[in-house]
Amino acid sequence: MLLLIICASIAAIFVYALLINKMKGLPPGPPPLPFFGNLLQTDQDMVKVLAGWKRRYGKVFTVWMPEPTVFIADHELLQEHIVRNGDKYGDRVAIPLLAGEGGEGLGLLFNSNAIWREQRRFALHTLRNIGFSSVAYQVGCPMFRRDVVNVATKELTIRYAHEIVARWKSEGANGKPIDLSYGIMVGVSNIVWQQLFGRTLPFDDPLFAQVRAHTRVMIDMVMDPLITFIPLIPQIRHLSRFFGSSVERSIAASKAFNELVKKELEIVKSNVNVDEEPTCYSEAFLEEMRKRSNAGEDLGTFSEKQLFAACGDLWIAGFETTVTTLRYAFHFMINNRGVQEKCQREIDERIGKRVIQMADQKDLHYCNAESLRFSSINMNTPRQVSEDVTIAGYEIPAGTGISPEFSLVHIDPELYERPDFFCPERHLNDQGELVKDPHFTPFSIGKRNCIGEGLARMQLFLFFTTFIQHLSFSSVSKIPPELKEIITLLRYPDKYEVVVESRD
Ligand code: HEM
Repeated sequence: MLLLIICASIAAIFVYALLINKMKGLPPGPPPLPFFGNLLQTDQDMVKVLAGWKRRYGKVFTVWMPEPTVFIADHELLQEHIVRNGDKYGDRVAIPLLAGEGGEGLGLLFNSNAIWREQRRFALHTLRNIGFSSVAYQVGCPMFRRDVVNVATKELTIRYAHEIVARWKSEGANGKPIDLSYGIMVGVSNIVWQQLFGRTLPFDDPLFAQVRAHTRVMIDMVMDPLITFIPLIPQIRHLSRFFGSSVERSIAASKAFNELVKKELEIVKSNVNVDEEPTCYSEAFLEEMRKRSNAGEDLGTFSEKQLFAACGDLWIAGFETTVTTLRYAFHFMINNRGVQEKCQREIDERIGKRVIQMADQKDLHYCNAESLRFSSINMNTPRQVSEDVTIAGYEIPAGTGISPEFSLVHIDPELYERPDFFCPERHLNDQGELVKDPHFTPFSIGKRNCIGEGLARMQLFLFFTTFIQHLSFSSVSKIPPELKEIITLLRYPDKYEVVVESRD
C-alpha cells in the first residue's frame, strides 16, 4: 500500500511538473516541483541558467519562483509589450526583506501604487535638478588643493576621480599589487550619498564600508531559498531563529542599514536651511512637505516614512550596481591590454592631459563601449502585469510575474556575434563612432526603467576615463586573472588585484 502511495505521489509530481504550464495556459518552461517551483534551480548563475532555458523553451518562458514568472527574452517582444503597452507592465513583485519599509507600499523600488507613481516622478525630477546644484566637497583633493568648495555633482565626480588616482599611485608605488574596490566604493558612495543626503565623507571614514557590508548581505541573501519562501510563508520572518542564519543575518543587516539611513536623515533635518535651495534629494523632499503644509494642502504621498524608504531604495539600486560595473570594466582592461591601450590612445589624441569633462563624452567613443553590455548585472527585477495580457499568443492573467530580460538580449548570438567576446569595436562604425544600438538597454525599458541612468552614466564615464588617462592597469602575474564571479541577486567579480603604473 505504502509503495502504491509513493508511486502515485511520484507520478502526480511528474504530471504536475510536465503539465502545469499547459493547464494554466502559460508559456512552456522548466518543469516545476509542487510548492518549490523552480527555486531549487535558481541558486546559481541566473543569466546562464536563463539563457539555457531560452534555448530550450523559446523567447518567452515560464519560471516558477515559486509563483509563476513569465520571462520575455526577445527585443521585438520587449518593445511591443514593455515599451508600447508599458502601463500594463508597471507593477512590481515585492522582494522579501529587501523591500524593507517599502514592502508596506512605500519607497521606489518594490511598490506598485499611486505612491510609487508620484514619488518616481518626484525622484526623477529632483535627481536631475540636484546634479546642477551646489554641494560641499569636504575632502582635500591634491589636484585642487581646497578643503571645502561648492561644486556641481559632475565636478565632484571629477574631483573624486583625481583623488582616487592620487591614492592608487601612492598605494601601488613600486609595483605593489592593489585592490581597486575600496577606491571605487568611496568614489561612488560619496556621489550617491551626496545626492541623497547632501554631504560627502572623508576618504577613510568607516561609514561607507559599514553601509556597503549591510547592503551586500541584504542583496546576497535575496536568492537564498528560505528567503524566497517568505511571500508564501510569512511566518518564516518571525521564526527566523529556528530557520538558520540566512534569514537572521538578512533581518539584522536590514535593521542596521535602516538605522544608518535614519541617523543620516536626522543630520539632514537638523542642518537644513529653509531659506536656501535644496542641495540633495532629502532636503528637496522635506521642502516639498513644508511647502504643502504651509499652503494648507494635503501632504499626499509625502511622509517621513516615505522619505526614509525612498532613500534606502535609491541607495540599494544606485550604489552596488555602479561599483560593480566599474570593477568589471577594470577586470576587462587587465585581460584586454590592447583595448586599454586603444582607450588611452583615444584620450591622448583627443584630450591630452587636461581634466576630462562630461562634454568630452562625444569624442571618446571607444572608451564608452562594451563594458556595460558585458557586465549585464544579472537577471532583471521582476514586475507583474496589472491586467490580463496576451504575450506571443499566451494569455497571461493579471497579477502574474513578468521579467523583461534584456540581459538575454545582450547575449543573443543573432544580435551580437560571439557574445561572450569582449569587443568594443562591435559598437563602432567604420569612422570609429559609437552607433546607437536599440537592442542594448542596460538600464532597462518601460515604466520601471532605471531612474538613475543619467547619474550612473556620468559616474561610469568620468571615473573610467580619468582612471585610465592617468594610470595603466595590468595583472599581477603574466597570465591575467580568470574572471571569478560571486552570483547572488547581483553578479560581482570576486576580489582581484592589479598593478598600476602612472602615465603622468
Ligand atoms: C551602472 C549602474 C546602474 C545600472 C546598471 C542600473 C540598472 C537598473 C535596472 C536594470 C533597473 C530595473 C528596471 C526594471 O525593472 O526593468 C533599475 C531600476 C532602478 N534604478 Fe538603476 N541602475 C544603475 C544605477 C542607478 C543609480 C545611480 C540610481 C539612483 C541613485 C538608480 C536607481 C534606480 C531605481 C530607483 C530603480 C527602480 C525604478 C522603479 O522601479 O521605478 N540606479 N536600475
